[in-house]
Amino acid sequence: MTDGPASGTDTVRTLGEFGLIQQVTAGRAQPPTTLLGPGDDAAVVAAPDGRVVITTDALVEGVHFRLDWSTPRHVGRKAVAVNLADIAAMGAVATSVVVALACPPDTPASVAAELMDGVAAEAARAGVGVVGGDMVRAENVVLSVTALGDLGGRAAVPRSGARPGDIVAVCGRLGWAAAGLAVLGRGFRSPVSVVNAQRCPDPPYASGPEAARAGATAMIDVSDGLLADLGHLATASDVGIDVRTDRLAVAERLVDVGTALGADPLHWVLTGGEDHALAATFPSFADLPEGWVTIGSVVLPDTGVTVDGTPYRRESGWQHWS
Ligand SMILES: Nc1ncnc2c1ncn2[C@@H]1O[C@H](COP(=O)(O)OP(=O)(O)OP(=O)(O)O)[C@@H](O)[C@H]1O
Ligand SMILES: Cc1ncc(C[n+]2csc(CCOP(=O)(O)O)c2C)c(N)n1
Ligand SMILES: [Mg+2]
Ligand SMILES: [Mg+2]
Ligand SMILES: [Mg+2]
Repeated sequence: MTDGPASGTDTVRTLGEFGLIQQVTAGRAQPPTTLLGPGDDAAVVAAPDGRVVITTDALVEGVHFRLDWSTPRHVGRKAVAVNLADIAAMGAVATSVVVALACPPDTPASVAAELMDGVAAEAARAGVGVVGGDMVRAENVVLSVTALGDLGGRAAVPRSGARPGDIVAVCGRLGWAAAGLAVLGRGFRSPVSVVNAQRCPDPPYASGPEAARAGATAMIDVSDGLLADLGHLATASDVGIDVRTDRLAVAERLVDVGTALGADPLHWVLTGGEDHALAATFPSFADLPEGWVTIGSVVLPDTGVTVDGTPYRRESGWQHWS
């Protein structure tokens, strides 16, 4: 083990745990909320609002990403983005993350560094500090992120606040990551727009707090699929939701990819996860902030989630272990 600078042939084993930590933490900027950053037993962060929003999601090689489909930088960015989307879905602004990286001993040190560069890049894009982490050996690459956020004096927007008569709206893309997954799964690498959407989402972080300020009654990010995640919201709120397909714009690019692969692009829009759009309910159409599009309505609980008034006949989204 050495603690010196990494060379092109270094693996995480030859560079060593502390050499790697030194490499990925050196010179990283921190926002003002970071009172004590990486290097001690734990970090210390300010909680300006007096409350802390906290969430965690892990990405596992072979389950959430493949390193022959995505660059390590994409994977690092995605690990942060999926967590920042959960903070946004509460109506909060993310402030800091901690990141655990697990990888096999023969992982090139450059791959580990690129994974953590992606983490740092997505965090920096959102003004979020990487305030600590962990490095451990494992059979596969795993990135486990915990994110903290700040509500800025507002109430959190829970999944449970939707009421019959509310409208349902979304902000952000739907179906793109699923189209990318279908493309990659068939061995193709283009069109790059959908492939890149699968490699790393672009969640509308600022739209979560904007929705909260506009009076959103319930909110969730779309990680598993629109119908599946609206199902979580409907269950938590004890309501039904009807989605109108004439309100869901299916992008021309998704239509083209669907035609090329013999797949239904509307199914990707309705059930594809991993774009991390935000879905929320609002008391009226007049409340919708910029970027939000009405896609349906909240109804009485007896019907669950329906599409144009009818139960959806296929799987409504991703489930681990099934
Ligand atoms: N091991 C666990 N212990 C305690 N709570 C958990 C555990 N796993 C999940 N939860 C909680 O269950 C709820 C649903 O978790 P889930 O992971 O589905 O949410 P999500 O992160 O929004 O979705 P996704 O993981 O698809 O991004 C969350 O409140 C989460 O904190
Ligand atoms: C290699 C590979 N195979 C399959 C998928 C598809 N996939 C994995 S997890 C998930 C939903 C969100 O997961 P979670 O609930 O853990 O946030 C989806 C749609 C992928 N991205 N990569
Ligand atoms: Mg989760
Ligand atoms: Mg979520
Ligand atoms: Mg999540």
